[in-house]
Amino acid sequence: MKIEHIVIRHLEMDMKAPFTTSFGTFDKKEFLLLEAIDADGTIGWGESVAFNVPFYSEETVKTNWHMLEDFLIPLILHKEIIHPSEVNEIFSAIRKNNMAKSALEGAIWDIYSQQTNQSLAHALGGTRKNIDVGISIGIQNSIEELVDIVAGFVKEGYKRIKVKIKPDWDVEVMRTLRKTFPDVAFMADANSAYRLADTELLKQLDDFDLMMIEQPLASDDIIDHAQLQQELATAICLDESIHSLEDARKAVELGSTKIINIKIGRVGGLTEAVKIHDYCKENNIPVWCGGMLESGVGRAHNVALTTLENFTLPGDTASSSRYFEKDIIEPEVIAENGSIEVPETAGIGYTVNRDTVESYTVAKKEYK
Ligand SMILES: O=C(O)CCC(=O)C1=CC=C[C@@H](O)[C@@H]1C(=O)O
Ligand SMILES: [Mg+2]
Repeated sequence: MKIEHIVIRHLEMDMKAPFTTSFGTFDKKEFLLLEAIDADGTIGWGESVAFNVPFYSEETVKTNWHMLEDFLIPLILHKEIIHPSEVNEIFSAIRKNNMAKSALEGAIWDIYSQQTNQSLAHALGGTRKNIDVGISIGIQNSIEELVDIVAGFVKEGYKRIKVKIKPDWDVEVMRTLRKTFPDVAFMADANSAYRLADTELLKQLDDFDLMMIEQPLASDDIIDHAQLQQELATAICLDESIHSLEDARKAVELGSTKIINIKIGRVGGLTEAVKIHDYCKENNIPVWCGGMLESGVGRAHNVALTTLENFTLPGDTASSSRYFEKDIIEPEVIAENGSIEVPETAGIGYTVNRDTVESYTVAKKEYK
């Protein structure tokens, strides 16, 4: 293929309710949507998961636009590409900026799977027809409100409930949830809100039979996490600390993590995500697909990745309606009883609604 035309769009989508983590609150979703067009007219879609603020990672909507326009798009336009796995290699001289890289690589995977007449899931080596999903719940104003929200999602059938925690919103919260819902699969995500000095506090979470605790310590750490894991009965799952296969290997070898949350954007794209999946499979480390409040395009990519064999734990890819009144794809992603049916049509398997995209677009630029 030869990509001859790329469109970057900056979208803003209203969220149904604010989403709060230990690092801040999102009340609208801003992101870059990428459209790549091949010489034969095939169109591929990619989404950058970078937020408008650098709280989860250092990347933002604006830094992504800069990286794409000034460095990444020029490396791709008008070049012959046989297989999307080459894109990683082409980008290798550019350090980090994984979410920007991933958005463009994802669009190229979409084009490739359409041209080879297979679903993106199949192109990635996935086999599942349905994927299990859980849901992620932000920090609330009161434990009572959280209990009500959890009850609603349990009723909807989500396969596990992830609860955001932070200092003073942790042990009592999990104690109440476990008491109220004795049989629900719970996990906690701290988004790096603790330090090794908090080990005694974190050990109290062992009482609540959690599936895992996600990223309790610093976002760039794999050393202290190894020490903490020795003290905890609950499995640690790394999110923010893993940007590549090499990071995954080092964290697993050190004993810093027993489970890995794979986010396509954080690791620089689908090719690297599959490599991490394969390494974890060989080393008996279960993985699951994390979420970044994606619109339908990002969700579609997550669904496809999750069809790989070692995605044995429910991911964060909930229904489109979890955050948005109207998604940009048709049909929307729908989780029924905690399960999403994987589309079998070629490419990402969902159609992008251009009118809806237009209504959320606040800036747009074309590159030829
Ligand atoms: O529903 C989703 O898309 C997942 C939401 C979620 O848990 C997260 C979204 C964005 C940043 C983080 O707070 C985070 C996570 O750390 O996994
Ligand atoms: Mg997380």
